[in-house]
Amino acid sequence: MDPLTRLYPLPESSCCSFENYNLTTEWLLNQTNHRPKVAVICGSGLGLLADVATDKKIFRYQDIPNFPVSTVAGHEGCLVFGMIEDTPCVFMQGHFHLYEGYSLCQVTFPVRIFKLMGVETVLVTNASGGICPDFKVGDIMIMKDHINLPGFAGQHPLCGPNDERFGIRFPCMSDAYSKDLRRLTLDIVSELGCSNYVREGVYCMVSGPNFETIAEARMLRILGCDSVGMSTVPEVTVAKHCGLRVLGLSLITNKVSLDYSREEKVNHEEVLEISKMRTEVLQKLATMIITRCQQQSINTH
Ligand SMILES: O=P(O)(O)O[C@@H]1C[C@H](O)[C@@H](CO)O1
Ligand code: HPA
Repeated sequence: MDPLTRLYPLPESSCCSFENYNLTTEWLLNQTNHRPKVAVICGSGLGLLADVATDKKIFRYQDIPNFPVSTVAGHEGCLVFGMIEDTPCVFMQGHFHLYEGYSLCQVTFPVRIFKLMGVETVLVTNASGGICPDFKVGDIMIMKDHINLPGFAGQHPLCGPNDERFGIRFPCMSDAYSKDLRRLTLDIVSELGCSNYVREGVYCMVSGPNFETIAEARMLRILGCDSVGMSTVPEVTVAKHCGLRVLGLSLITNKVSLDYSREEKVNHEEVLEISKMRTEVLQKLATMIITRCQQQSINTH
């Protein structure tokens, strides 16, 4: 038994051992010749980002040892290996959430698998509600920073024994989102002529599954949040901890109500509808980012 496990006997569902990560990594490496350099985590309704990849090899989450399964509509539950031009990639069609009942170790499990497989860059995507009054439905927000609200209450993926093989005990999080990748994205956005609906902003994670009350939304606005969602922050935290470069794109699928007189009520179907509407542009954006970020990474090594 590894000494950490002996020191800290953990309930089965709350933490994953290095052996679990290794087993899943080895299993995947034995099943495919793909050796991804970029991982794309697709949020609600955004699984179609994988459609543009070529030479695909697809695994259902339920068939991968130790992998959680998706339980939410708009999360297909497939791991897709494939090429974006010359770059080997892996796409998660659907990710995991606290509100599904998963521990944060389970939610972030795939990120460490990607690290062990040799991935260098992670592109995370999600759907979120716009809090910044300037944001419109259909805007794409480049994540500049985040607020880990569940983390404030101890729901943090790095709580528990730290495994130095992944990263240090007290990682810096002030630069979680790569400045180079954000700059690259802004350049591509201006080339594509879509600057009018791309913004930068701060994403706040709440646990969900209910959408915010008006008082909660007002509080988040005072705290400096530009959008609110129910995912991504755990994956980003774990990715940064183990030295991966991170870029986050959040699609604003609805405006969060800050006003008691507002009649519109948000629902998940609307979230999926807006995601579908923006699929094409997000596919184009992701393809260009992936191709060029690999060049950027080759040039800087
Ligand atoms: O992209 P994610 O999974 O963060 O999607 C948001 C949060 C909830 O899962 C769902 C609510 O409609 O959309
Ligand atoms: N709140 C929280 N999560 C979300 C929202 C929202 O308004 N929209 C999409 N995901």
